[in-house]
Amino acid sequence: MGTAAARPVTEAEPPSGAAPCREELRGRTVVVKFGGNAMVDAALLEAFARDVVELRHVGLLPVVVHGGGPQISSMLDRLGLESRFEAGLRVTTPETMDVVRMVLTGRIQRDLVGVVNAHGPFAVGLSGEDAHMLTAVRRRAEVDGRLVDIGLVGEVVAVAPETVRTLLDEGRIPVVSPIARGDDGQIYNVNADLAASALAVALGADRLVVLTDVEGLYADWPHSTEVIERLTAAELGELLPGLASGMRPKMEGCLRAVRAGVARAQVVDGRVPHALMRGICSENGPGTTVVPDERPGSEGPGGKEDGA
Ligand SMILES: Nc1ncnc2c1ncn2[C@@H]1O[C@H](COP(=O)(O)OP(=O)(O)O)[C@@H](O)[C@H]1O
Ligand SMILES: CC(=O)N[C@@H](CCC(=O)OP(=O)(O)O)C(=O)O
Repeated sequence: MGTAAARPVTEAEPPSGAAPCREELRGRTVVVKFGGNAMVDAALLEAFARDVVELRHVGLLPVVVHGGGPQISSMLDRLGLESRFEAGLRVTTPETMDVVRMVLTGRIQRDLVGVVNAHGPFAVGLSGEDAHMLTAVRRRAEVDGRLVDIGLVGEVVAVAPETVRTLLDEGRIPVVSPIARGDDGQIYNVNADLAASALAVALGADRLVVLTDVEGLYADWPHSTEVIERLTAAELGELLPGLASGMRPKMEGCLRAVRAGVARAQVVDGRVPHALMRGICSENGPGTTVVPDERPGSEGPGGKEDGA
């Protein structure tokens, strides 16, 4: 497990320009989770859109899964409704679910589709409800070793990635809202990190990149901002139960992804312009990288991809 001191978030990054991305990633699928906390201003949203389009131009196949937790909370607040979380998951009443759906699919997804499409007819917005893309069952949250009811929160149990794949084949950039449908037609609120992870696995993606509002996974949060640069699935599995709220589903998503065949999962600072492009295309990307465990006879954790 490698660590590094945090970089200042205000540091100006060079624009990625038309920098070539690593040749071995050409034609590979990359699932990018854009967290609500990383959507802090219009300039960053625009930089994100440019990066996603640029990834497509250099031959990768990006799929965006968006969050919007802070935006949902602020709308609930305006409506006089309570926001409550257990183990990083929003306690979701039927009334809350209406607001979640409205904010995620009706506003955030539309905003993202709009900024990407300023560059051409690339983005198509979808909800996990569409064409049975994400099927979920109701889940509970584990709090102090007890399972507690958190309402209409879903655990994704099946993914039908064909619609997303068809859009990718057409040269589009799918933008997916983390909402799922139960077999009985019930609509569930799904944490966006876990939705992105499930979709990455089902698509056989090469990468999962999670953009958030910190430099990566801090080794001793909130006491220090020393970032864990790289860790294996086994190392992450040991840390996971002790992680605090926001990072818990994020790192759980990364762990599930690498355990199910995604070659690398990264947590990157979405407040830094062009962090996405740098995270994917540079040899030593910023933030925290999770790699699969070393297999006997492989060239290191993650096998050949590990050279990345
Ligand atoms: N070990 C940790 N390292 C970094 N951030 C952490 C850690 N534990 C908890 N956090 C919190 O998790 C937050 C990110 O999660 P979250 O707020 O859900 O973001 P997002 O909207 O991007 O999903 C950080 O802003 C930080 O406050
Ligand atoms: C069950 C659950 O917690 N769902 C999340 C969905 C949005 C999300 O995950 O947004 P971020 O990635 O910005 O946190 C919520 O209601 O806030």
